[in-house]
Amino acid sequence: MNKLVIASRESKLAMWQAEHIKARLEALYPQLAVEILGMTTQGDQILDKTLSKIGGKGLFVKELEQALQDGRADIAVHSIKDVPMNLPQGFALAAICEREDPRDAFVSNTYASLHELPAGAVVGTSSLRRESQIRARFPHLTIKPLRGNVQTRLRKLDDGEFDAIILAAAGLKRLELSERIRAELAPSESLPAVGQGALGIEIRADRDDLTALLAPLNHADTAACVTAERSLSRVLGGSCQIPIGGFATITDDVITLGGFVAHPDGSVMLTASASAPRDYADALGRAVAKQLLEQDAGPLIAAVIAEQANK
Ligand SMILES: NCc1[nH]cc(CCC(=O)O)c1CC(=O)O
Repeated sequence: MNKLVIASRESKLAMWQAEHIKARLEALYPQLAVEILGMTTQGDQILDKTLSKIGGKGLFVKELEQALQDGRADIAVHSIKDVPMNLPQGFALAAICEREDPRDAFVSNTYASLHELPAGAVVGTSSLRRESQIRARFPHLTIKPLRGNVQTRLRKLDDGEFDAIILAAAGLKRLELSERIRAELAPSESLPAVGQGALGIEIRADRDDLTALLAPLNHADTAACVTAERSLSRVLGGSCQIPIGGFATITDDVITLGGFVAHPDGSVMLTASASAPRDYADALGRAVAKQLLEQDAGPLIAAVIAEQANK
C-alpha cells in the first residue's frame, strides 16, 4: 500500500484530529502518502435542533462511512464520543488512540467557576449529560441550548448569549484554545461522556490489509477504558437522547469504571462503579450497567426518551 485516504469532518477540530493521525502514519511509514478527504455531515448542517432531537451521534459518522464503503477513503478518524455504540454491519474500529484530557471545561469571560455563577446565570450546553449534572448541583442556574462546532460555541459566548459554556477540554486543547478554560471539572463534578477525549479509527470490516498498519496507533490503556465505557453505554442504549456518563481509569492493569444515568432536570441521579482486571473491560461495563438497571435505570431512560419526544 502506498497511498491512504483519511475521511474527516471539516470542522477545525476534526481536521486537527485527521492531520494528527496523518502525521503519525507518515512518521511510522515514510513511504506512505496520506491524504485527507474533508466532508460535511448532517450533524454539522442541522444546527438549530439539539442532537437528541435530530437523531444523535450517527449523524456525524454516516457520510464518512459512506466514503469508506465507496472506496473514496480507507479510514475515518472520529472523536470516539461521536461514534454510536453499535457500528453498522460491515464496519469496525481498528484503533483507539491515546486519550487527551477527558474532562469537561468551564469557559466564561466573567466567572472563574460554576460556583461563582449567580442565580439565574445562563449556562450554554446542549448535552443532556452536562445539563443534568449542573442542574443537580446548581439548581439556581439556567441552562440554554448551544450547538455548533467549538469556534461557533465560543463566538456565541463572546457575543453575550451566555454567562458561561461547558466544552470538552480535549477539543480546546487540541485547537490551542487552552487559555479559554477557566476551570476543569473533575470527573466527580461532571462525569465525562463515554469516550470523551479519545480518537477512534474506523475502517470497513473487510479491510484486513489495514489492521496491522493501524495497530501501532492503538493505545492499550485508552482502548481498555473506552471499551468498558462503551460497553456500559451499549447495555443502557446510550445516545445523545439520554443523560448518561461513563468514565474509566486504569492503574496497575485494573480498570475502574464509574457511570451514571439521570433525569435532565437533575432530580434523579443514579450512579454506580466497579473495578475489574483489564482483560474484562467489556464485562466491567456490563456489570456497572447492571448495577444501574437494578436501581431502575430502565424505566428512567424510557421516561426521559418519551419526554424528549414530546418536547
Ligand atoms: N459533541 C461534539 C464533540 N465531539 C468531540 C468533542 C470534543 C473532543 C473529544 O471528546 O474528543 C466535541 C466537542 C465538545 O463536546 O465540546
